[in-house]
Amino acid sequence: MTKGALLVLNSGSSSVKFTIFQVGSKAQDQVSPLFAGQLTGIGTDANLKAKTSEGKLITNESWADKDRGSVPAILPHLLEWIETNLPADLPLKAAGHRVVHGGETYDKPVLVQGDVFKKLADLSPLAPLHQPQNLAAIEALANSRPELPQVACFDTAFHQTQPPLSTTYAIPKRYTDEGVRRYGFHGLSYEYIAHNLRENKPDLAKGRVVVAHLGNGASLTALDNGVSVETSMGFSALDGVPMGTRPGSLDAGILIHLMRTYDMDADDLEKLLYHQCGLLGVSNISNDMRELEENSDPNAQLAVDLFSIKVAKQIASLAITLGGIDGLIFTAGIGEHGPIIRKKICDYLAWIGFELDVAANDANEELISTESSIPVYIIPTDEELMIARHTVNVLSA
Ligand SMILES: Nc1ncnc2c1ncn2[C@@H]1O[C@H](COP(=O)(O)OP(=O)(O)O)[C@@H](O)[C@H]1O
Ligand SMILES: CC(=O)OP(=O)(O)O
Ligand SMILES: [Mg+2]
Repeated sequence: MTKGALLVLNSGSSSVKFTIFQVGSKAQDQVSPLFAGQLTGIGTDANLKAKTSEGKLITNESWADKDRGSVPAILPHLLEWIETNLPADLPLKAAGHRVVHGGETYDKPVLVQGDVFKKLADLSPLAPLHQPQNLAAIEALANSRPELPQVACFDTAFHQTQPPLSTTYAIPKRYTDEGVRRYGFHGLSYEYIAHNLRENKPDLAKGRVVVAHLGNGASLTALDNGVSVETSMGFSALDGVPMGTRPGSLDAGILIHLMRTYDMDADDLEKLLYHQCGLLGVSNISNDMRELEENSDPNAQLAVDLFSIKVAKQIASLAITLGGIDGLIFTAGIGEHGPIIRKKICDYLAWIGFELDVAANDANEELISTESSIPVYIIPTDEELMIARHTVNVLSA
């Protein structure tokens, strides 16, 4: 790749997160962020906020006048805004995207060309909350800038190292053979954490580590010598621990019951499971962890406690896969900024040997455990940096 700017996009249903990187002419380590931002409230009251990599606010403006109700409709405006804000000597050279599902076909990032887009669109039913939005962004960019190379980077790819013991459901083999297996998600985040450990904590990186990616979507992964061996999300991003609006693992009998008793069909179940469960469902108040922590309503507190104990159980379960645990890493929104939740989780795990240093935890420091504890760290994730590096590698190959 020649010197220029690279656009990294992480598109959701009503928001688009973006980062602009400067890329050099050869090595991937020349990738460095210039500015980043997010378009939120698309479809209701769009707003654009952007900051430089040093954290200086560039803009915080209403885009209600540009909002045509969807991500694809607003993206050309975002592209235009980005290009007018790029330094003159850094033309836009490529785009890299977070695409949630790569299925069985894609175990690494890929240039979107030929039948790639169609294959990814075929996976949309497996990730209805994410995949259509991810692909809508690729399509919108292709329409307004057909010459711009675009690379898809997958949440599932990093987990393709897992053994059958971790990926197999106890269902008839013919379904497994047709792809009904555990895939796992948030792989770009885990890959970043694995790299970060290798660079900054090489001894721990070689060990048995559980990473807790606790955001609006939440999952946990067991890393053995930096390799993903098991993860809490499965076939879809519904499995594992409770999330903002998703339930986590659920007795499959409940679905049969809902279909029979409430006459629900697949679309009804999809809506329920992706949008109405989790913290929001239990609390009947909010999907936002901060709001629940501050609310004394018993249902809000139940949601907070349920989340915490399910995460703790998942950590203990992943430690079984690893045959022990040498370190625990918290990352993503709640993991990086939520001392109350981290404390609750580690208290449940005290019997394994976890103890938090209360002051360090409250201050969101990097090392938050006591000297005698199994080490617990906060490492801010950077999925965008991973996407930028992958994109440069794919385009340089
Ligand atoms: N200080 C905080 N305390 C507790 N939770 C927080 C804090 N800051 C952010 N969060 C929570 O992080 C979650 C969003 O995480 P994030 O990783 O940004 O989500 P996304 O999956 O959308 O990328 C929300 O539930 C939010 O309440
Ligand atoms: C896969 C997933 O749950 O992603 P997010 O956390 O962005 O919702
Ligand atoms: Mg996220």
